Amino acid sequence: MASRIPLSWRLAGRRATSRPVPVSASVPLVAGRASSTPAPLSWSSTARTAFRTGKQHQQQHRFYSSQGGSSGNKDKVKFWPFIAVIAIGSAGYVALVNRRADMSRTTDSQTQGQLPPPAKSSPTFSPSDITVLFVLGGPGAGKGTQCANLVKQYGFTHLSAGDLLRAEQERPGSQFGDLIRDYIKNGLIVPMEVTIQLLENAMTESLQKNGNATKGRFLIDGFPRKLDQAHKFEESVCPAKMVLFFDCPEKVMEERLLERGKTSGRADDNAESIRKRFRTFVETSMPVVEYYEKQGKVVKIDATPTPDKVFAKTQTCLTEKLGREF
Ligand SMILES: Nc1ncnc2c1ncn2[C@@H]1O[C@H](COP(=O)(O)OP(=O)(O)OP(=O)(O)O)[C@@H](O)[C@H]1O
Ligand SMILES: O=c1ccn([C@@H]2O[C@H](COP(=O)(O)O)[C@@H](O)[C@H]2O)c(=O)[nH]1
Repeated sequence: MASRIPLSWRLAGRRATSRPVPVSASVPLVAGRASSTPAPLSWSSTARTAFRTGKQHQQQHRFYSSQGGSSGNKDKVKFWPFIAVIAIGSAGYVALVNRRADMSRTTDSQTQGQLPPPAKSSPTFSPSDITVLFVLGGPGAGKGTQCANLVKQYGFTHLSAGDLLRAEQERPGSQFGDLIRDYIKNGLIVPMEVTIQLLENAMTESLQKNGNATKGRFLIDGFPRKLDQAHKFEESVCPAKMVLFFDCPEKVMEERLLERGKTSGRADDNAESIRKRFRTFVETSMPVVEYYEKQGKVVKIDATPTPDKVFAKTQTCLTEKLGREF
């Protein structure tokens, strides 16, 4: 718990630059990767540097190209002052451009409430150290139910993206609480930086609890729900080994969710939110399943039978895909 970096520090680029941050505390425990993994806090500063360098490069190109063909003057006495004027002029111009770039970044973040994108170039965890299985399916397909069975039977660590978001929503002092509440109620996908950071924090915490020697085996439930999340998670946290996809007709899922809504207390287990969630699932999340299907990573399971039957089928499929030792 102590080494978990508060979400607000790690995600908010502007705040992050002005707060003392225990960078070392955010380094995950996975052997062989810890020292080289940049703390997510540095994402914003790295992004900023890259942004600056890119701009600078662009502007310098523009400047030089506009000088083409102007070196016909053969008078050596006037040559050095000419170079000096160009040098001073370009330095001033570049400084001005950089300052504007910084200003526009700040203004965008403030006015649009956007989070700076993570700019890590390698994943925090290696698939040779940990195993990640994504668990997908429509709302109410039974992902959580089957994950609970898999935990009991095989000792996976179960991380539900939805549960993590709901916990963050309720966390006193969270700067994302209202945003998450709003997105969940409307069945929309919370900006990926928030969800990915919550997942990475939870994975780090779980590995710390279990000790370095334990291989982490994670069921990531209800994530990724959008292609950009899939790409970013695999690029910055860990590539997934496979995807369990629980397939279920909307009619069945709707009945289950309305039934669950009688006692769940969830703000999105009602007819209107359910309709919106189905729409998001079809339009935004199914492309993720198709993306992994093309990679041969998906195991599709009919989720309409009883939970026991679905679990039996899940076990058979997992064994076929991963062998007896998964
Ligand atoms: N195979 C099944 N047959 C009948 N009911 C089921 C089955 N699997 C799960 N349920 C019930 O349906 C409801 C939804 O299940 P569950 O919470 O596991 O779905 P989920 O896919 O995780 O949903 P969400 O995406 O909304 O979190 C629960 O009340 C659960 O008890
Ligand atoms: O990656 C994710 C996962 C979930 N959400 C939001 O949470 C709700 C509820 O998710 P469940 O998996 O059904 O518990 C979902 O409808 C999304 O609004 C998300 O944004 N990103």
